[in-house]
Amino acid sequence: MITELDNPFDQLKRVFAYSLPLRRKFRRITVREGLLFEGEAGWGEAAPFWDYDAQESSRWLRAGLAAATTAFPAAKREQVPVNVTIPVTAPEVAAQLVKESGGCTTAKVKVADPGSSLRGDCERVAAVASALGPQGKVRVDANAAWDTDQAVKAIGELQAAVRDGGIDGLEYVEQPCPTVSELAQVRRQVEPKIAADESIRRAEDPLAVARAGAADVAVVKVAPLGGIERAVEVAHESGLELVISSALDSSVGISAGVAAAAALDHLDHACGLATVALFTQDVTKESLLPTAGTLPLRRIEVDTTQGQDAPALAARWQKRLKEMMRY
Ligand SMILES: O=C(O)CCC(=O)c1ccccc1C(=O)O
Ligand SMILES: [Mg+2]
Repeated sequence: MITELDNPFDQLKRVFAYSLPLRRKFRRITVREGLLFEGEAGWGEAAPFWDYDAQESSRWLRAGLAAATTAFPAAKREQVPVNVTIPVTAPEVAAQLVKESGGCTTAKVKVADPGSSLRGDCERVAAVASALGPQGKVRVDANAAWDTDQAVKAIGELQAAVRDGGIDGLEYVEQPCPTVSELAQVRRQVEPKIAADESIRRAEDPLAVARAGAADVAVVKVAPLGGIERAVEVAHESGLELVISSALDSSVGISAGVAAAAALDHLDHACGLATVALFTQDVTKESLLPTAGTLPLRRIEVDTTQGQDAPALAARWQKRLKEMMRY
């Protein structure tokens, strides 16, 4: 659902707020909301989570404005391989999500959520591995939930679980612990590769993790870094293996992620950009959902005919936009 706001920008044609229900809870969120910008170059999105303050959110605003007003960068590829994202859910449901993923051969399984146990995480990982088959790849994302001892133990058990499911080992473990020094410690003690996400997107210095040798893989997100240009720059400067991932955006935000992934010198792993499947609706008639495990590089046209009156949604985003614009 979308609703039009007052447009405070000379460089934009129209501004909307959107609200999209999730199929199931994801990181404690059940509804995703954000802003959509129509500009000369197309549509852009700014959807900072509600627990982000105005200053941190202002980078998301910059990313959305840039997407609407400037062309996508030159592309090195027209298709981007993506992973299916598996939230905390029963093993049978997880296996079903793999089957319905639009041909994804890589899965990212959320683990260490407040609502999950290590045992449940292992069962889900094994079910996902056997649904993918032996040629598939499984990565897990702990969202910084573990200390180093918990991480080493959990990663050992998850590694065994993926082997129970018929796959050789985990592709990588995303953000097992909060700090760069913990990541470095865990990396020395476990078999799978370590990927950094929060240590890049929420850090004052997004390249500190790379300099510390604390990760093998950089998970790079367009909106939290302030736009495609900066995301591509951070990715290249990291010198790490690269993945572009979504922040649970509508198809508009996803299209900017695909554009960043398409512009990279090297793309080493499937990208976390298949998250439109987690919503029950979208802001466009042509959702960016995978076929044959890939997403195409293209602009998204917002379906403005679905615009409706939603005074509460409009009011809270008009206020938030004003706050973000101060930075
Ligand atoms: O990478 C993916 O597969 C999906 C994106 C994802 O997991 C995510 C979505 C919103 C906020 C945080 C994260 C995350 O990677 O931690
Ligand atoms: Mg992550």
